[in-house]
Amino acid sequence: MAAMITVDFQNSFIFILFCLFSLICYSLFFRKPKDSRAGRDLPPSPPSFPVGSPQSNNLHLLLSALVHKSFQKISYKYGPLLHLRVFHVPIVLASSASVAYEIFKAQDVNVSSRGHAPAGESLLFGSSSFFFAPYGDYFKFMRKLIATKLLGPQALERSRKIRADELDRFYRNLLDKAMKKESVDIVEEAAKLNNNIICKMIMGRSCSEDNGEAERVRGLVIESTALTKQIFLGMIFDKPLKKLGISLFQKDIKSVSRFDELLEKILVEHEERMGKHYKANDMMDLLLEAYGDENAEYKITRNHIKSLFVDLVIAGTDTSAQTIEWTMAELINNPNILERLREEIESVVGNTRLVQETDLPNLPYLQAVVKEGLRLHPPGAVFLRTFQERCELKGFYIPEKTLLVVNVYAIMRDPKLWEDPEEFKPERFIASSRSGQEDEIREEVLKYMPFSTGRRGCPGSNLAYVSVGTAIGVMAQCFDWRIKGEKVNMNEAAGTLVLTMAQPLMCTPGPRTLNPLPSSLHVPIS
Ligand code: HEM
Repeated sequence: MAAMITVDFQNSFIFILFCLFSLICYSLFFRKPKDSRAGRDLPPSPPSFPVGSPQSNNLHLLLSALVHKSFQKISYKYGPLLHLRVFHVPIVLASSASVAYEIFKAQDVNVSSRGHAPAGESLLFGSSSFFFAPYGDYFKFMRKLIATKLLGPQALERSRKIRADELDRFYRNLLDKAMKKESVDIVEEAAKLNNNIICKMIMGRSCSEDNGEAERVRGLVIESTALTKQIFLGMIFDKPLKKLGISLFQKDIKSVSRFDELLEKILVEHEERMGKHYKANDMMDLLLEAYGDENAEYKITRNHIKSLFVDLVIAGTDTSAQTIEWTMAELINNPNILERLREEIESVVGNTRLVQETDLPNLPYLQAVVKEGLRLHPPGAVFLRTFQERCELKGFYIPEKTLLVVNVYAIMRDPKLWEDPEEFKPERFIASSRSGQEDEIREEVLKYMPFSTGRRGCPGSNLAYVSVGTAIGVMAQCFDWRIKGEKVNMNEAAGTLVLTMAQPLMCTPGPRTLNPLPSSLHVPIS
């Protein structure tokens, strides 16, 4: 008997718990958010699940393997400005240049926050993160510092030698593989190149392979990048899940908090050097100067410095590496384009030295190849922001705290704006072949935005263009590339936020007979 009562009690207890849990879920996920739209319409919505219910749910779109493609499909079918709802979260999906233009023309400040940092106090995606900083004093201070001192034109000129040395190292490594007839994992080599460049620009020359710091950072970046899909979901569901006591990735974040230990060591080393009449020459020095400046417009903390380091390495490494991989894949699949590129390089640079940054303005076809690679394969296929305040967009009402998803991938393949949008045609970016009127249509200026736009657009675009441009230039100039099979498989990997190839590009370099560039022939790169 006693046993039976216990069982009954347990059952009712479970039942009550179940009811409570359902109630909480209902209020968190299914409660209709308050809005005061006073008769104004939300943008149109595609059919949702459960069909026709007031709590319509487009969750399946977010959970699909290729989110940008699912979004692209529904925008073709239902229009370029859509209102979606995932549980209680309202989302506006923008999929055309003209909608993006309307948003960034009138609402740039309003959409200049990404929403709540999903990872508490962690250096990675936590409250000190620049990437997640709301549009406010800290963001403005740091953004100015980045645009002027860290990644601005003068800073890039000062750090040119770092990139030239790394490009040379990249070339020699490929030459070594070519001599041994070994195959190369392009994205891995490209990621090493970009990781070394960014680490050295931030930490200075002391960050060498000898003490293994760049390697350690690379390992941490790989672990962190694996979390990006969770961040995407975290940005949307973080608050309600936290209320339910569920953390999407707290454990993983802890495991990458080893960044903190490494960065503290590097900070202390820089501080010690600064005492001895040291002149600031890398980003860490400049950030420490701002940290120590009593009169600075904003008082940054050590955590801000460390978080910015993490943001820059994560934002700059894989994006550039994936661009190099996708663009090389397109060149291998389009031998005529590769040939035309080589002709340009040969006529401008010759075959006795490597392509270098200062050649880029004289290599318009190389620039067009990189731009076209980014158009078809933007590493950030979609980007997310939040409407801080309610507003009107194209005559529709947008409630405050609506999440904005801009589908850059769909915009840059829009058949209304791009001829043969699925084809790799760098010529489209050569000025003389354009009608000359396209860019005059203001609503179309945002048809090309691999680096996003507005106040939160990418501050690393100039660095990315030179790093990617010179890497592609050297790979085309110095090697023939052999793959297994006829064509590179251009499928996209599922479940990643940075657009990634489903099968990494593996190919074997062969030194080009016309211009083998033995290292003795190198003209020193200044
Ligand atoms: C091909 C390479 C790259 C691509 C395609 C790319 C793309 C983007 C995009 C689309 C955004 C903005 C997302 C939004 O609007 O919400 C962004 C932001 C950002 N990127 Fe890049 N990026 C690249 C390389 C770099 C590099 C090399 C760095 C620096 C080392 C960098 C640093 C950043 C930072 C710090 C942000 C955040 C800006 C802010 O919140 O104000 N990126 N990037």
